Amino acid sequence: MTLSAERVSWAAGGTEILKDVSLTVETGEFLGIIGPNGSGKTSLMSLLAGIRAPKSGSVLLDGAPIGLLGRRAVARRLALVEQQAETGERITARQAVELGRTPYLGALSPWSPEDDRIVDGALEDVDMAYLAGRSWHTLSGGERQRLHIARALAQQPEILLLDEPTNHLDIGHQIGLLDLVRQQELTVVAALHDLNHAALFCDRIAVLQEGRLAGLGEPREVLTEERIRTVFGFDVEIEQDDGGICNIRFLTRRTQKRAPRAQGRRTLSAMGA
Ligand SMILES: Nc1ncnc2c1ncn2[C@@H]1O[C@H](COP(=O)(O)OP(=O)(O)OP(=O)(O)O)[C@@H](O)[C@H]1O
Repeated sequence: MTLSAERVSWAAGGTEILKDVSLTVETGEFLGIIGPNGSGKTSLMSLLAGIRAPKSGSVLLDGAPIGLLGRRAVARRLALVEQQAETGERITARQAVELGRTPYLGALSPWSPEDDRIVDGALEDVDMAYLAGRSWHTLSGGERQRLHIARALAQQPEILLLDEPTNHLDIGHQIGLLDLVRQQELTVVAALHDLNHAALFCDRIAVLQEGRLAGLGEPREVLTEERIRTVFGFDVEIEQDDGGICNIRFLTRRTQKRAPRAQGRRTLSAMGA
């Protein structure tokens, strides 16, 4: 199943937010979307999920314009976990995950033991089975975030769209969650802030800068010192390990004291910080 954006633009409040963005998500790949705050990552995710319509261009799910497919048909193929997703407060953790089964339920297909099995599995996957009976409003931000992922897994999509999926999680759960998602036989698009996570987990990375695509390719092609300086305004050193995985080291006043080769580059102090 392929998902593609073809020359999409999107505007809000009289400003063009996304400009002529084209990309195709290949079946089974993990595509990362990176870019500074306000560069358009969330906007692009919502267009790819079909919850916003482009001003021009088109988003195609298996070749068909996503806006012409019914919500239920889209939800069986594609799940979105939004950055600030909320769920009604008077439900338990398990009930929040059960919502993922909604696209499959109907008068002729009521809740079944198979739905229970899928929900139990999703709770186990995100390490939340032990809190299944807890009220939603008593859960921490990280626990809620893991449940949102579980809800999306329970939806059994072929494509998973994750908008900053790790932003509330401790480091163990950040790596655990990206590892878990990577292990699923799913096509994944994830907006990520941590460039080292992008380097470690993504097959390809798309870089957004002021609403335009400023790079698309494998991590080692895209994550260059020059591009990170241009897009994020920050100096880094990049080393590749034996497996070709980039390790990005941020150059701050503190690291510069320890690394003479970085002297003379633009630093936090030169940026006015
Ligand atoms: N409905 C809207 N009306 C006006 N401006 C909007 C609207 N939605 C988004 N924007 C603006 O579009 C730009 C891109 O927003 P978007 O949320 O897509 O960026 P982002 O890359 O996800 O940012 P962040 O890393 O901060 O989450 C921002 O400047 C934002 O203020």
